[in-house]
Amino acid sequence: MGAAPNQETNSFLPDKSAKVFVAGHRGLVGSAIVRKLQDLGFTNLLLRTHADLDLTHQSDVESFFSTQTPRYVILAAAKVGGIHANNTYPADFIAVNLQIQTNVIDSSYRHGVEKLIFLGSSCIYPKFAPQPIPERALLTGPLEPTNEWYAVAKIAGIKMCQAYRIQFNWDAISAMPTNLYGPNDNFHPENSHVLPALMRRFHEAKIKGFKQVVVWGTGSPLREFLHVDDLADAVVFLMEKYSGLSHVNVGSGTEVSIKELAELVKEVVGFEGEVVWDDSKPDGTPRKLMDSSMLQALGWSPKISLRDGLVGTYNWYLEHVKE
Ligand SMILES: NC(=O)C1=CN([C@@H]2O[C@H](COP(=O)(O)OP(=O)(O)OC[C@H]3O[C@@H](n4cnc5c(N)ncnc54)[C@H](OP(=O)(O)O)[C@@H]3O)[C@@H](O)[C@H]2O)C=CC1
Ligand SMILES: C[C@H]1O[C@H](OP(=O)(O)OP(=O)(O)OC[C@H]2O[C@@H](n3cnc4c(=O)[nH]c(N)nc43)[C@H](O)[C@@H]2O)[C@@H](O)[C@@H](O)C1=O
Repeated sequence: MGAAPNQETNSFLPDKSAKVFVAGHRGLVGSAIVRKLQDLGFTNLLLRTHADLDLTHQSDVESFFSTQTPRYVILAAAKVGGIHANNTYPADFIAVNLQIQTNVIDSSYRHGVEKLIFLGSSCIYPKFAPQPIPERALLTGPLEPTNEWYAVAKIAGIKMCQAYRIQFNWDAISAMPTNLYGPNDNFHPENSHVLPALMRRFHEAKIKGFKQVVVWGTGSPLREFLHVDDLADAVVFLMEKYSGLSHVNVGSGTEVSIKELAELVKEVVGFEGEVVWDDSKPDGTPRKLMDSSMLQALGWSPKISLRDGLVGTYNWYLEHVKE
């Protein structure tokens, strides 16, 4: 589709004093990107909390861009949640995400941002997409109902980046990460994603001496997990190397069943009781392994195995999450 995937951009990495706005810098993804940029020596990161700048408020976003004039934008602010949150708050998931991304993308373009990366999600693809899912599977079939509202907003974000590239020749790209985990994840008991939810549930069961832990669904769905530090590395890589029209999948290439994940988290946490399945809860999409060969062909690959990533995340949880 459109521009060649290996088209080189103006270099992002050389100017470490460039103003980079990382939207959503306190979240799972935004905080990992900030760590990565700081490790690389970036000295001029623009960071605003949700309380400082509500990105759903167009006039505030406009005023921020006109006064701060960032050169680069990494858009990692969004309304995010797991299967239950997506299913329970469809209006929030579509409206907040459309507002944030529309405001940030449009203001970025009009205030001279040189390059923007928008983060979507693997849920943009049809529920029964071919596996592994290539970028071209977008808009080829019906979405998974538990997260179609969020997915529609994310698809609109991809299309907005493409439209601005086509009409204005503006360098907006999109990355589609698979299911992520790591430090600063959301460990809410109901609204989080499966991995932090299970880490917390197994941990609490271990501390409280429970005999059983309940896990949602049948355990049969397959998911692909990527450590957020790998994702942050991929985002910086794409900022440096990629300026194409197509969105780019970012996955680890390996998938596990939710049953296998539960056993692995149980082992890492050290819970010795039984796992009980609550099949009144939705399974969601049966499988969503992404085809990340486009990114690999550009020269990027992940480094952190699921087991190592889980151990590191559990250590982080023990140090940072208060009971
Ligand atoms: N987590 C995952 O498994 C995956 C995430 N992604 C994508 O990565 C991106 C980041 O997700 P993730 O880091 O997990 O999400 P988090 O919920 O951890 O972080 C989102 C961030 O956005 C901020 N934010 C939300 N609403 C607003 C607002 N109205 N104004 C300003 N800031 C706001 C939040 O601040 P506050 O908390 O104060 O509201 C928070 O810092 C999203 O685009 C998501 O779709 C893609 C695939 C998988
Ligand atoms: C990243 C991605 O995240 C969401 O999609 P999802 O992949 O279905 O994410 P999930 O992590 O919430 O669930 C994965 C699987 O795990 C099972 N499961 C078991 N026990 C718990 C549990 O305790 N919590 C949760 N959340 N799930 C559980 C659950 O039933 C499901 O089968 C989308 O909202 C979508 O918007 C999106 O982009």
